[in-house]
Amino acid sequence: MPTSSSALGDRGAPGRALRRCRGRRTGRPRRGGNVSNEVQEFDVVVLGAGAVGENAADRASRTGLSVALVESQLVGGECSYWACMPSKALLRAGDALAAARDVPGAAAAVTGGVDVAAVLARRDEVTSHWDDAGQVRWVEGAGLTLLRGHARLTGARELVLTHEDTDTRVLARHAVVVATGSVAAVPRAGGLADVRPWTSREATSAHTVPPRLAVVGGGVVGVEMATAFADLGSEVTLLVRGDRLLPRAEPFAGEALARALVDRGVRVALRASVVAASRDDAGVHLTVEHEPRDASAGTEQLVADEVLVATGRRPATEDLGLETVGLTPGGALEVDDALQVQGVEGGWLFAVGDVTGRTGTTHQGKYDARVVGDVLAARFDPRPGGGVDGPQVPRGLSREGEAGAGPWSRYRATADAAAVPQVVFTRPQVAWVGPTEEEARRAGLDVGVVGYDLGGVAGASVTGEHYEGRVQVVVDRARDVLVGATFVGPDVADMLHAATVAVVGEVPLHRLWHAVPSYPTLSEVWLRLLEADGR
Ligand SMILES: Cc1cc2nc3c(=O)[nH]c(=O)nc-3n(C[C@H](O)[C@H](O)[C@H](O)COP(=O)(O)OP(=O)(O)OC[C@H]3O[C@@H](n4cnc5c(N)ncnc54)[C@H](O)[C@@H]3O)c2cc1C
Ligand SMILES: NC(=O)c1ccc[n+]([C@@H]2O[C@H](COP(=O)([O-])OP(=O)(O)OC[C@H]3O[C@@H](n4cnc5c(N)ncnc54)[C@H](O)[C@@H]3O)[C@@H](O)[C@H]2O)c1
Repeated sequence: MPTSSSALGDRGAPGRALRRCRGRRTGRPRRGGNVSNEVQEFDVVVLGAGAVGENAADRASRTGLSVALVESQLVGGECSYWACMPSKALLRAGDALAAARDVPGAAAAVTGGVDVAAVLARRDEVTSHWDDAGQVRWVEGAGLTLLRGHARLTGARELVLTHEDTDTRVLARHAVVVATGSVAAVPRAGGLADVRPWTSREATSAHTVPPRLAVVGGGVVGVEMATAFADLGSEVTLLVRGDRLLPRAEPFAGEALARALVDRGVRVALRASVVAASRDDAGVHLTVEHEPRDASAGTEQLVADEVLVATGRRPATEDLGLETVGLTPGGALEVDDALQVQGVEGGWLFAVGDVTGRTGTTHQGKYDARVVGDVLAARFDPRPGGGVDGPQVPRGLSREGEAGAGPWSRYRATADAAAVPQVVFTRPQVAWVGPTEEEARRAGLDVGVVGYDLGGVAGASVTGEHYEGRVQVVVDRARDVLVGATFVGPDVADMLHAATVAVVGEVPLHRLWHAVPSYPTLSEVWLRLLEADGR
């Protein structure tokens, strides 16, 4: 049975849900009316028990530091309950049906569409019914102290925790790690904020499927949710301000995805902006302006039952007391490669995850969490002499090692600039790592680009009758290494990691030529790419 364990490391998995969660991250939390005399003190205090905070806390505690993890809502954060896990659960049934339909012998067994009630029920299981009891057990099992409540800094290494109308002082002997994540950014312009729009939270936790859904934004949330709700039976209109989907990916990826969505009945309107919005009993009324270049140029009145605003996120720093330590609330917390916040004296403030604006995915945030955890565990190692490896202590961790650490050491998040993987779980899937061709050129690299039709490899013909896909790699000719790769097609999500390994390892292409892909798999495309490059 699926669980929301994506957030956790290898030390446990959360259990099944028992009751519905009432917590919602809306509105400003109240400050407590009562002040407790109690003062709690820990070596390290981590604010936010999302996937990233959990991992940072766990890692930091491994040399024996006392670590508190503070959470105002659900332990497990956005990913487990309103983001990665429920969205993937909503997408999976449509994927499985499409895969079966493309294989003669299996296709005939597919006699209907997606079973909406079963999909929503499975999503509820995956989110543990928005109950964090299992993740709490994991936190306790990891030897961390969980503090429930909303935390605000009140100065260097000190905080106030507000829980059930009571304020408690919390002190950090060595460090505070901010891992408070991000919230959906709803634009003020166009009146969208005033029509009770869905954000990703309402979309991923929906218990009914709107007959007509308008989606604003063609980024990752927009295209995944357009796919999911089209599968569930909504008539979906995707309104995109720019001229392509997934603007951070190679252009061919967004183009292939737009074609596939249109083929499945989604209306994709590019260069379309919402300029006015209202809601009444008939639904949400949107005034959409199409740029003249678009075929449907002019102004359109669109009515939908719900509108999902998927126009990006902003760091959750507004109500954190940042002003008490000389920082400006509301913005991202700028960090260096050791995840130390810039512009704060004393080396005590760190930040990881979405709140830094440096990473926007769980996996990359957890990478930064492992780095910051090791930095803290080594820098503030409480063991006499330090540096002794034990069962819980990451191998080779030492105070001296951390002090002299450089790029690609365990104490520096070097991959954030070199090799960030992203998978978009649409149909086709889109996956990429490293810079696009254009980004690599802008960075001044001597760029070579090689592409190959993924549908042309033997593994594709085994996968399905009508497999379509494409892979494109970006090569740094000066060093003869891969710096980026993009995959589009069914089942490409798990192909990405091979490219990530090649980029991080800076494997020369003449050496990569010796990495033989198995036959007949989709990975045979690696051989074809190298051949296409004249190897
Ligand atoms: C719809 C959607 C789908 C996604 N799908 C994927 C995916 O498939 N794969 C992927 O890698 N990424 C995905 N992401 C991105 C991923 O969800 C985020 O990158 C990830 O959740 C960031 O983790 P975090 O721990 O930094 O923040 P969060 O998960 O937001 O956790 C922060 C925690 O801090 C708590 N908090 C905030 N302020 C305070 C305070 N003052 N005091 C105490 N607690 C506080 C919050 O309640 C929250 O629990 C998706 C995002 C969305 C919106
Ligand atoms: N599979 C995954 O890994 C996954 C899935 C979903 C989300 N995420 C992460 O969650 C984060 C948020 O995703 P997202 O899709 O909300 O953000 P995004 O930044 O990927 O896309 C937002 C889109 O909205 C557009 N936009 C911005 N302001 C607008 C406005 N006023 N009007 C119209 N369009 C506007 C932008 O041009 C952009 O195309 C990202 O970091 C993403 O990587 C990851």
